Amino acid sequence: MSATTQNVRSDDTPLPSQPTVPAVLPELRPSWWETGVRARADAGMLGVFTELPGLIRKAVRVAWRADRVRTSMVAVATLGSGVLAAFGLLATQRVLIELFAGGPTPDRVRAALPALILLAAAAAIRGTLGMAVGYALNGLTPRVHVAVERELFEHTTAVDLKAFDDDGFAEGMERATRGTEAAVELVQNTMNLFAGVVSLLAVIIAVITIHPLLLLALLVATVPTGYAALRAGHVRFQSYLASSTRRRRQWVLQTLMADRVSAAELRSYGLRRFLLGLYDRVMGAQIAVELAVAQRVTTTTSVGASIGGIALTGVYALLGFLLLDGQIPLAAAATCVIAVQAAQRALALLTFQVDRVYASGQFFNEYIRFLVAAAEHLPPPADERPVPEPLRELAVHAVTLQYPDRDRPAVDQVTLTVRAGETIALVGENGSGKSTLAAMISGLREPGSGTIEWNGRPYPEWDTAGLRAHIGVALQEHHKWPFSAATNIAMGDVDATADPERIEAAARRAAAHEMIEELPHGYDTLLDRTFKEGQDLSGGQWQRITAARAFLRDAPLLIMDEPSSALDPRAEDALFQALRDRQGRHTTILITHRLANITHANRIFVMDHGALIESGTHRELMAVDGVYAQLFTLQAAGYRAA
Ligand SMILES: Nc1ncnc2c1ncn2[C@@H]1O[C@H](COP(=O)(O)OP(=O)(O)OP(=O)(O)O)[C@@H](O)[C@H]1O
Repeated sequence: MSATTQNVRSDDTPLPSQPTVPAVLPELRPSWWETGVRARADAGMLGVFTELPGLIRKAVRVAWRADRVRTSMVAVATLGSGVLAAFGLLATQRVLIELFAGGPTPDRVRAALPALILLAAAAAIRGTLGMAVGYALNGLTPRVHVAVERELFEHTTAVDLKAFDDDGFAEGMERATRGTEAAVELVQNTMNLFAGVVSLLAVIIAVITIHPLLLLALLVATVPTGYAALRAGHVRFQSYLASSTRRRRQWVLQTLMADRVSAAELRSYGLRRFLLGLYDRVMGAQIAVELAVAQRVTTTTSVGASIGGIALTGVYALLGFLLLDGQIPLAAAATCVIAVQAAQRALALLTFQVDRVYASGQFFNEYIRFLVAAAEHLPPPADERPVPEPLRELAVHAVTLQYPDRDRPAVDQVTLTVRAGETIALVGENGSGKSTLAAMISGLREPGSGTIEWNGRPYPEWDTAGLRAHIGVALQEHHKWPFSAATNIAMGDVDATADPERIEAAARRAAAHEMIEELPHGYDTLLDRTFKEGQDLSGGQWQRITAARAFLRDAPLLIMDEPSSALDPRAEDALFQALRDRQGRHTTILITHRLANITHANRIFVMDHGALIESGTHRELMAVDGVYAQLFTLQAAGYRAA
C-alpha cells in the first residue's frame, strides 16, 4: 500500500499521512457454521426439492435408530391429529348445514348439537395428541443428540493417528461436531414438516369429501401462496447470510479496536483514525449490501402477500360463482372458507419447515460425510490375534515413514534392535526423525515400509490393545487432561483400579510427589482452571505429572520423548535416576537433547535427516569422534565454560 491520504484531527491539527485502505475487507473464508444458511441462500427451488427426500430419509433413520417408540408415537399422533382435523372440517360442515336449514332457531341449534359435540371432542382429542407429540419429541431429541454424538466420538477416538495429518480431516471433524446438533434440528424440523403435510392433506381430503369442485378453490388459494412463501424463504436466507457476514466483519474490526492485545500498538503507531476510517468504509459497504438484500426481502414478501390476497379474492369469486350456479350448497362454501384458512396456516408451516429441513440437513450431511471419511481410517476389526508376551526383543527393519505433503521421509530406512532390559537413547538434531521413529515403535503410527517386530513377530500380527498395554509412552507434546492430579497419573493404567499407593509411588519416581502435596487439595486438586478451584501447573510441573503417568504403568517397554526439557536440575536428576533403575529389569527408549543424561545407555542411536548415522555406547561414539561426539563436546563445553 503505497498511496497515502491526509487526515485532520477534530482540533484541525493535520494528522500524519495515513495509508489508504481498501473499501472493504478481503473476502472472508467461508465459515462452517454458515453452511446451512449459505446452501439455502444459494439453492434454487428445484435444488431444494430434489434434495429434500434424501434429507427426510436421513432424519427418519436417525430418529428411528435413537428411539423407535417415540418416533412411532410422533408419527401416529401426527397422523391421528390430521385425521381429526379432516373430521373436524366435516363436522363443521354438518353444523353449518343444520344452522342454515329452515325452521325456528332453537330447533336448528338443537339439530346442530350432535355435530357440535363431535367437533368439540375432535378438537379436545387433537389437543391431547398435540401434547403427546410434544412429550414424545421432548424425549426423542436428546436421545437423537446422544446417539449421533456418541457415534461421532466412537469414530474420532478410534481412527488412526495418521488421519489427523490431513488438515481436511480435522476440519471435517469440527464441522461434524456441529452436525450433531443439526441432527436434532433436522429431526424436529422433519417432524414439523410432516405435521404440515398431514394438516394440508387433511384439509384437501375433507374438502374433496364435501365437494370435489372445492379442490379447485383450494388450489387457487394455496399454490401461488406456497410458491411465494418458498421464494420469500430463499431471500430471507440471503438476508441471514448478509447479516452474518456483517457480524463477522464487525468482529474482525472489534478485535483490532477493542481488544487488549492490539491496544498498545494501536496507540504507539497512532492507528486510531486509520482504523476508524477502515471501520466506516467496511461497514458502509456492508450496510449497502445488507440494505439491498433487505429490500429484496421486503419486495418478495410484499409480492407474496399480494399474491395471497389475489388468490383469496379468486377463491371467493370462484365460490360465489359455484354458489350462484347451484353447484355447491351454502354450507359447503362456508366450510370451504374455513378450510382455506386452515390450508394456508398448514402451508405457512410447511414452507417454513422446508427451508429449515434443507438448512439443517446441510449440517447433518457434513456429519455423515465425516463418518464416511473416518471409516476409511478405522483399524481393521479386532480378530483373534494373540496377545504378546512381555518384551524379549524389539527389531526394527528398514523402517521408513514419509508424512503427506513432505518431499522427504521423516524416518528413512532405519534398522535397529533392542533387547529386553536395555536402555537405548535416540539423539539427533531437531527434525531428525526421533519422535516419528518413537511413534512407530509405540504402535501409534504404521511405517510406510519396513517392519517392526515384537519378540520376532511383526506388530500387525499381535493384538493391538495387548501390544499397547506393554508399552508406556510419555509424549513430547503431552496433553493436559482436565482431571485431578491423581487421575492424571492413574490414567497411565486406566483399566486398573486407582490405587493411591501406586499413584504416589509413580509420582515419587517422577519427582512429582512433593509438588502435588503442595497443591491446595493435594492429589485431588483439579488441574484445569475451567473448574471451580481448578489450578494450572507450570510446564515443568506438567512434565513431572506426565512422567509419573508413564511410570505408573511400569511397562516392559517405556518410551520417553524429551521427558526433562522443562525440568529443573533436581527434578531432572531424580527422573533420570528413576529411569536408570529400570535398566536391566525393563526396556527404555529415551529421546533427549541433554546428552549427559544418556551416558549410561546400553546403546545410543544418532539420527540425521531421518537416517541412522551412528550407534554405540557413549564411549564408543566418543572414540569415533562423529556427530554424537561433536554434539556432546559442544554441550559439555557450555558447562565447562561456566
Ligand atoms: N504430523 C506431521 N506432519 C508432517 N510433518 C511432520 C509431522 N510430524 C513431524 N513432521 C516432520 O517430520 C520430521 C521429523 O520430525 P520429528 O518430530 O520426528 O523430529 P525430532 O527428531 O523428534 O525433532 P525434535 O528434536 O525437534 O523433537 C520433521 O521435518 C518434521 O517437520
